[in-house]
Amino acid sequence: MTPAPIAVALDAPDLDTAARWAALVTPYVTTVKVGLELYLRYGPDVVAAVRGASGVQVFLDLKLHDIPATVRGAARAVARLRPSYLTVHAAGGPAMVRAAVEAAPGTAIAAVTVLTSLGEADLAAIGLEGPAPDAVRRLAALAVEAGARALVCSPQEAAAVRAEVGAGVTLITPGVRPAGADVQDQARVATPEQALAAGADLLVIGRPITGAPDPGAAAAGIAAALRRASAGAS
Ligand SMILES: O=C(O)c1cc(=O)[nH]c(=O)n1[C@@H]1O[C@H](COP(=O)(O)O)[C@@H](O)[C@H]1O
Repeated sequence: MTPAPIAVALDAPDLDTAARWAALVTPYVTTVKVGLELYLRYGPDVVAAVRGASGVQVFLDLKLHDIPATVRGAARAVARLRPSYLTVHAAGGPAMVRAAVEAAPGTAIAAVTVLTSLGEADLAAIGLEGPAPDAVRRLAALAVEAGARALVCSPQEAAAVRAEVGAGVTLITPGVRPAGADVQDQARVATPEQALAAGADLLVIGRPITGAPDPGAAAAGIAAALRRASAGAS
């Protein structure tokens, strides 16, 4: 069966757990995501550990955000690990996004627009006035103009972002929760089926899978639901 377009967020406190989750979910998903906790604890070794022998795509989520020269150096430092995706914050500005793009030519730079944990009140508090989709669309356009090949936004903005940037850009959506699941610290959420229907190319899903008693079965269940949704839509 073709693996589903899901990146499982391996937000584990230790390498053994992350590698175990990766092995359990890789039959069902295209991608696993290594984030700050694992990378800061274990460094580059974690990428090989979760990649294993399966050849699953690795998404390195370091959310780089600094001056262009510093981001260029950081992106160059991890480019040799050949991640499929590397995140930077679009709010770092066009020169910073471009520096990452130039430093890691074999990797799709994924620009994070507005974190899915932020609701409207948080956006106002940090000075991003206006509805979330406006800020997301503006940051998306800036990042694509600077060479980003992928964008991270919530499923709630995916359709608006697609309309803004067109078909050639990979839309990645965290903030995905199966119907009835606890939203935890996420604010702008939708179900996997809604994310797909809104035009997302890759769904980032962590705790609804890794927090399940059997992460492999949870990944298989969401993958099957997505297959049914695509079959129903075509
Ligand atoms: O860049 C990301 O992956 C990301 C961006 C964003 O706006 N929101 C967001 O939740 N993420 C990541 O997506 C994952 C979501 O995990 P769960 O909330 O457990 O499904 C976490 O690893 C976050 O770091």
